[in-house]
Amino acid sequence: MNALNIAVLGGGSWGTTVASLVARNTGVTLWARNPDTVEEINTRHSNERYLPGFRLVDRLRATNDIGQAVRNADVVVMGIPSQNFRSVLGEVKQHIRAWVPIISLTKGLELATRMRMTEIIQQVLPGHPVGVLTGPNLAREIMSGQAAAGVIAMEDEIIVQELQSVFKSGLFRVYTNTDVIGCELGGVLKNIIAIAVGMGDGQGAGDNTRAALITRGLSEITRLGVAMGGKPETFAGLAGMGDMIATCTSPQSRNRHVGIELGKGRSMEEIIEEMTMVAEGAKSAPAVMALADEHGVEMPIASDVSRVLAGDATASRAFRGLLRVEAGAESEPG
Ligand SMILES: NC(=O)C1=CN([C@@H]2O[C@H](COP(=O)(O)OP(=O)(O)OC[C@H]3O[C@@H](n4cnc5c(N)ncnc54)[C@H](OP(=O)(O)O)[C@@H]3O)[C@@H](O)[C@H]2O)C=CC1
Ligand SMILES: O=C(CO)COP(=O)(O)O
Repeated sequence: MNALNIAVLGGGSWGTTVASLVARNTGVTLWARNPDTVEEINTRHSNERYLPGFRLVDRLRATNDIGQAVRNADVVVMGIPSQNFRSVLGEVKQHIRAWVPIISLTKGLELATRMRMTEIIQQVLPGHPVGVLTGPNLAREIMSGQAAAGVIAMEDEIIVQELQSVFKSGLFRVYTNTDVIGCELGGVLKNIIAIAVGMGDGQGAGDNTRAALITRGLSEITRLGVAMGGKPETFAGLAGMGDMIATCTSPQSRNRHVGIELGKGRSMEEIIEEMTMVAEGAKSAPAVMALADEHGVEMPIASDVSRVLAGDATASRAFRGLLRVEAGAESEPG
């Protein structure tokens, strides 16, 4: 048993799942802004809004007081959606001790600045070691005890090994990686490809089409990820290909769900209205396209998805373009 105190911030599906995993290994306090969520976790050991039907580990404790969660924490884990991440970090700043590592679970970019979450952490809380926990990790599958593997990425090889044991459990294997940029971008960028695959599935596309989109999608997210400083091999690993496969094929994926509904001809307003959970790809797409532009990287699939999300093209029209008739060499974009 590890003696560290961990604060997990964010009482949604993934924050609650990760807190539940960590509670098997060491002390953890889950902070949620919603007092009803806190009460439910502490008294009924459930979070029905985000993880319906699942029982949480009994010793998991939640609080509504961010200071209480963060003040004595040896590690802070951020399970807050990307567009709210900075504001919560501002509250963390008032309570966190010096040099406490901060791990992001978030798979999005800040729209206004196009920054990755670990960049925001370094800006708001300079000096704290930063990292990400990522990979093909659909929350409900992990709650139901199905085997899975993730990656914890930090630059410091010693700290990353210490934190590996905070998150791993019998059925959740955690690998280490020092490529923070690549691991973080793998999680962000695959969401847009999952929307593309969903758009196809919503229109009845076949398995060959899905495989082509996933493969070409992986090649375009790798191009951008490498241009931004990630390592090519990271995109062939759990944080890249692994998460692409899970998100692009699972009925549990919120991003794929958005794509499916777009493929059926529904509008973004209607789709978002009905969703209680976040679909990061829909939020981050304009930032991804701006980064692709800045780095001179062609991303035909992401670009078509982005136009549909912005209401500038219909899914059926864009989808015909997603797998272009005019194809060049496999090593080239397009
Ligand atoms: N779910 C999954 O399977 C996985 C998700 N992720 C990533 O984890 C991140 C979090 O996603 P997930 O937990 O699934 O999202 P959910 O939509 O399930 O939950 C979002 C949570 O964030 C909270 N929240 C939103 N804004 C704020 C804020 N300003 N202050 C405090 N809390 C806030 C919500 O609180 P409230 O209930 O009060 O609205 C809710 O608890 C995303 O970036 C996602 O991509 C990564 C791997 C797997
Ligand atoms: O990142 C995820 C699985 O690894 C979750 O994907 P969605 O946000 O699309 O549900």
